[in-house]
Amino acid sequence: MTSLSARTPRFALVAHDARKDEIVEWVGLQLVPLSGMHVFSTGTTGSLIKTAFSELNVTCLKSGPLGGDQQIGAMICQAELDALIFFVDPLSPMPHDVDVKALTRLATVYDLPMACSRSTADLIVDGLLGEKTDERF
Ligand SMILES: O=C(CO)COP(=O)(O)O
Repeated sequence: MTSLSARTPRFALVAHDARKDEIVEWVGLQLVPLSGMHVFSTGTTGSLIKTAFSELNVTCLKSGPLGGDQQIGAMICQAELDALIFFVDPLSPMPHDVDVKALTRLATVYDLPMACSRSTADLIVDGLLGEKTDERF
Protein backbone atom coordinates (compact mmCIF):
# COMPACT_ATOMS: atom_id res chain seq x y z
CA MET A 1 0.00 0.00 0.00
CA THR A 2 1.28 3.47 -0.84
CA SER A 3 0.71 6.41 1.49
CA LEU A 4 -1.54 9.36 0.85
CA SER A 5 1.48 11.57 0.37
CA ALA A 6 2.42 9.48 -2.68
CA ARG A 7 0.23 11.74 -4.76
CA THR A 8 -2.33 14.49 -4.55
CA PRO A 9 -5.95 13.31 -4.24
CA ARG A 10 -8.15 14.35 -7.14
CA PHE A 11 -11.70 15.42 -6.37
CA ALA A 12 -14.44 16.40 -8.81
CA LEU A 13 -16.87 19.00 -7.44
CA VAL A 14 -20.15 19.59 -9.28
CA ALA A 15 -23.41 21.26 -8.28
CA HIS A 16 -26.65 22.07 -9.99
CA ASP A 17 -27.79 25.69 -9.91
CA ALA A 18 -30.11 25.28 -6.91
CA ARG A 19 -27.21 23.90 -4.87
CA LYS A 20 -24.28 26.03 -6.01
CA ASP A 21 -24.37 28.24 -2.90
CA GLU A 22 -24.35 25.07 -0.84
CA ILE A 23 -21.27 23.60 -2.51
CA VAL A 24 -19.38 26.90 -2.16
CA GLU A 25 -20.28 26.94 1.54
CA TRP A 26 -19.21 23.29 1.89
CA VAL A 27 -15.87 24.03 0.18
CA GLY A 28 -15.33 26.83 2.71
CA LEU A 29 -15.88 24.39 5.56
CA GLN A 30 -13.48 21.86 4.00
CA LEU A 31 -10.91 24.39 2.82
CA VAL A 32 -7.95 22.89 4.68
CA PRO A 33 -8.27 19.36 3.28
CA LEU A 34 -9.29 20.60 -0.16
CA SER A 35 -6.20 22.82 -0.27
CA GLY A 36 -4.11 19.67 -0.51
CA MET A 37 -6.11 18.28 -3.41
CA HIS A 38 -6.43 18.80 -7.11
CA VAL A 39 -10.03 19.89 -7.71
CA PHE A 40 -11.76 19.39 -11.04
CA SER A 41 -15.09 21.03 -11.59
CA THR A 42 -17.73 21.70 -14.20
CA GLY A 43 -17.53 25.20 -15.65
CA THR A 44 -19.96 27.26 -13.63
CA THR A 45 -19.46 25.43 -10.35
CA GLY A 46 -15.69 25.69 -10.76
CA SER A 47 -15.74 29.41 -11.52
CA LEU A 48 -17.76 30.11 -8.39
CA ILE A 49 -15.37 28.03 -6.27
CA LYS A 50 -12.33 29.72 -7.82
CA THR A 51 -13.78 33.17 -7.24
CA ALA A 52 -14.55 32.39 -3.62
CA PHE A 53 -11.29 30.55 -2.87
CA SER A 54 -8.49 31.63 -5.18
CA GLU A 55 -5.99 29.63 -3.15
CA LEU A 56 -7.48 26.32 -4.32
CA ASN A 57 -6.06 24.36 -7.24
CA VAL A 58 -9.19 24.16 -9.42
CA THR A 59 -9.34 22.98 -13.02
CA CYS A 60 -12.56 24.08 -14.72
CA LEU A 61 -13.99 21.82 -17.40
CA LYS A 62 -16.93 22.55 -19.72
CA SER A 63 -20.21 23.56 -18.16
CA GLY A 64 -22.31 20.52 -17.26
CA PRO A 65 -24.98 20.92 -19.96
CA LEU A 66 -22.23 21.52 -22.55
CA GLY A 67 -20.33 18.30 -21.85
CA GLY A 68 -18.69 18.91 -18.47
CA ASP A 69 -20.48 15.97 -16.86
CA GLN A 70 -19.25 13.74 -19.66
CA GLN A 71 -15.69 15.01 -19.25
CA ILE A 72 -15.82 14.03 -15.59
CA GLY A 73 -17.31 10.67 -16.56
CA ALA A 74 -14.38 10.10 -18.92
CA MET A 75 -11.94 10.91 -16.11
CA ILE A 76 -13.65 8.29 -13.95
CA CYS A 77 -13.26 5.68 -16.72
CA GLN A 78 -9.57 6.51 -16.95
CA ALA A 79 -9.04 6.27 -13.18
CA GLU A 80 -8.16 9.95 -13.00
CA LEU A 81 -10.39 10.79 -10.03
CA ASP A 82 -10.52 9.67 -6.41
CA ALA A 83 -13.95 11.03 -5.49
CA LEU A 84 -16.97 12.79 -6.94
CA ILE A 85 -18.90 15.34 -4.90
CA PHE A 86 -22.05 15.99 -6.91
CA PHE A 87 -24.73 18.15 -5.31
CA VAL A 88 -27.61 17.11 -7.52
CA ASP A 89 -30.87 19.06 -7.63
CA PRO A 90 -33.47 16.31 -7.24
CA LEU A 91 -36.43 18.68 -7.71
CA SER A 92 -35.84 20.23 -11.12
CA PRO A 93 -35.91 18.78 -14.62
CA MET A 94 -32.56 19.10 -16.40
CA PRO A 95 -32.05 19.42 -20.17
CA HIS A 96 -28.94 17.26 -19.77
CA ASP A 97 -30.53 14.67 -17.51
CA VAL A 98 -28.99 11.84 -19.53
CA ASP A 99 -25.52 13.25 -18.82
CA VAL A 100 -26.28 13.50 -15.11
CA LYS A 101 -27.46 9.90 -15.05
CA ALA A 102 -24.43 8.76 -17.06
CA LEU A 103 -22.08 10.46 -14.62
CA THR A 104 -23.60 8.92 -11.50
CA ARG A 105 -23.82 5.59 -13.30
CA LEU A 106 -20.10 5.60 -14.14
CA ALA A 107 -19.19 6.53 -10.57
CA THR A 108 -21.16 3.45 -9.50
CA VAL A 109 -19.69 1.20 -12.20
CA TYR A 110 -16.13 2.13 -11.18
CA ASP A 111 -16.88 2.13 -7.44
CA LEU A 112 -15.75 5.73 -7.11
CA PRO A 113 -16.64 7.33 -3.77
CA MET A 114 -19.52 9.65 -4.65
CA ALA A 115 -21.48 12.06 -2.47
CA CYS A 116 -24.69 13.85 -3.36
CA SER A 117 -25.13 15.39 0.10
CA ARG A 118 -22.99 17.38 2.52
CA SER A 119 -22.95 14.71 5.19
CA THR A 120 -21.65 12.08 2.78
CA ALA A 121 -19.17 14.54 1.27
CA ASP A 122 -17.78 15.12 4.77
CA LEU A 123 -17.46 11.38 5.29
CA ILE A 124 -15.56 10.99 2.02
CA VAL A 125 -13.10 13.74 2.90
CA ASP A 126 -12.60 12.29 6.37
CA GLY A 127 -12.31 8.76 5.01
CA LEU A 128 -9.82 9.57 2.29
CA LEU A 129 -7.65 11.71 4.53
CA GLY A 130 -7.99 9.64 7.68
CA GLU A 131 -6.30 6.40 8.46
CA LYS A 132 -5.59 4.79 5.12
CA THR A 133 -6.89 1.37 4.36
CA ASP A 134 -7.62 2.23 0.77
CA GLU A 135 -5.06 0.98 -1.70
CA ARG A 136 -5.97 3.62 -4.24
CA PHE A 137 -3.58 6.00 -2.47
O1 LIG B 1 -24.96 20.90 -14.77
C1 LIG B 1 -24.11 20.54 -14.01
C2 LIG B 1 -24.02 19.15 -13.58
O2 LIG B 1 -24.97 18.33 -14.20
C3 LIG B 1 -23.14 21.50 -13.45
O3 LIG B 1 -22.60 22.29 -14.47
P1 LIG B 1 -22.11 23.74 -14.15
O4 LIG B 1 -21.18 23.67 -13.01
O5 LIG B 1 -21.42 24.23 -15.40
O6 LIG B 1 -23.36 24.55 -13.85
